[in-house]
Amino acid sequence: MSRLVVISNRVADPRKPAAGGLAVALGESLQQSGGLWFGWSGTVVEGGPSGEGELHRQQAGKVTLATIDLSREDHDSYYLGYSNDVLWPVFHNRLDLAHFDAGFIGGYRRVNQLFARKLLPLLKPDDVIWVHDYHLIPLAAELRAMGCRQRIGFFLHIPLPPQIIMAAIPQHEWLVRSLFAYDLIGLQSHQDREHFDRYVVDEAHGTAQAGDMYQAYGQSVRCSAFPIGIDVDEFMELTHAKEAQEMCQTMRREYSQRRLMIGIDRLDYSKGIPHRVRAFRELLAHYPENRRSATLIQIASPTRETVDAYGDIRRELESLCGAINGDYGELDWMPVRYIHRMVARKRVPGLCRAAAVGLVTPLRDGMNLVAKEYVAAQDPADPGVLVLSRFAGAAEQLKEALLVNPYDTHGTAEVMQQALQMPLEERRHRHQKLLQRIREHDVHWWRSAFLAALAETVQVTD
Ligand SMILES: O=P(O)(O)OC[C@H]1O[C@H](O[C@H]2O[C@H](CO)[C@@H](O)[C@H](O)[C@H]2O)[C@H](O)[C@@H](O)[C@@H]1O
Ligand SMILES: O=c1ccn([C@@H]2O[C@H](COP(=O)(O)OP(=O)(O)O)[C@@H](O)[C@H]2O)c(=O)[nH]1
Repeated sequence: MSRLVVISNRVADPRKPAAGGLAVALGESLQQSGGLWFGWSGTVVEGGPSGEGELHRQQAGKVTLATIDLSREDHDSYYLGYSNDVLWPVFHNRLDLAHFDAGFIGGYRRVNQLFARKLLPLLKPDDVIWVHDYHLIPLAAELRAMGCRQRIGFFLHIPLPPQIIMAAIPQHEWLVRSLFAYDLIGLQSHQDREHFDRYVVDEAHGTAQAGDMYQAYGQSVRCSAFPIGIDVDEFMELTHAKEAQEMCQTMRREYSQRRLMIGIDRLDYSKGIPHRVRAFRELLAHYPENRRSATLIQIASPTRETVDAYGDIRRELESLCGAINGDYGELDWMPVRYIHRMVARKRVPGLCRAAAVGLVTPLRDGMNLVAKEYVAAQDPADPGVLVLSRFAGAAEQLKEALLVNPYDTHGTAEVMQQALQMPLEERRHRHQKLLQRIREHDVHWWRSAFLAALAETVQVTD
């Protein structure tokens, strides 16, 4: 059987908890089959060029982790710069936050070449290579230029923007041309695939053919949607583990007179946290019966803090939460509990189960695994209600959630009220359907559907 080689910027020991959907999902996928997981070590080496140094290798159960360090210069231009200050904002429709600094692209290309150079000697002829996310779009082109002939698939975890937005990136043509070096491109949603379709046909003057095949730049590639899922059984086991049950009981005891609403996100501007908090304030203003009762717990785990936009959102959120607590708080009740720390993964299920309402309201999101985790954590006999942004990839599947437009503060507040008031029978009915959907397209389905499609592609020949 072929060995699976996974490459991503972020690598994590699959046996340990990780914040960030990619690390969680890849850890769960690789633990099944074993294989090699290659990427950045997370270490930044100060001064001088790096990466040419030793490769770090570590065995984590059936998975071999192989990682490399990055120099400060490469880290700043490749990770903070081009990946998170150009591609991330543009792909999330935030042209206003993108910084098209001409110095970033050099670092992005250099690190992709470094990844290719370091990976190549580790590869075996019949390996199946699976590259992940926007940090590594040109990796297959670099590997092919070095003679790599193995099958290579690519999965984009973030949304693919409409053609007109994509075209705002000065190197957009080079990026899309690089994608054609893969054998298979996987996207999170059908809407993302439609955006790819429009770009190829209208911008690259290529053609769309049967079987999700595309031709452009003298090459062809298959591009399909493979919505990522969670390991439902594993998450349910976590939910019934001692830590989660204790957490759930503690929360229920402490908030026995209250209705809990929960948000769990990285503190990323794409997650729409300030919009959510403003909608919560509107809920308290328009429906006074929720005062002294509805309580929003917002976990916002630190992320990419040296990128300016992330510092700005932290300040905005702190002042917003302070103002609501000042305006509405009582000696024995604070409306918002804002926690700027990562919550250990084993505590996530208990928090979700204790909450009457799960608030997943990103302005734009590739998928959003928290939405699926909230559903999996519920007690089917008395489940909570999921309020979900129509701009999350998850909304294409989770149709029985209460869908909201997070930019519409008043509308979101109305839906929050609907969620708090929903009768038991309707909650049960919606939850049952949602559970069915997350089971049907779980992380195992995602992994095997993508790899089966990759295996069907015609292999590159000399
Ligand atoms: O690695 P970081 O810079 O710390 O960021 C964490 C991850 O964020 C993004 O996650 C995405 O992948 C999830 C799983 O497919 C998806 O549900 C979510 O909507 C995406 O935002 C990013 O794409 C990853 O590369 C990062 O590791
Ligand atoms: O404090 C935190 C915040 C998030 N997560 C986990 O990190 C993942 C976030 O994935 P998602 O797809 O929702 O968003 P991303 O952060 O990847 O954009 C989920 O499994 C969360 O349970 C966590 O364990 N602790």
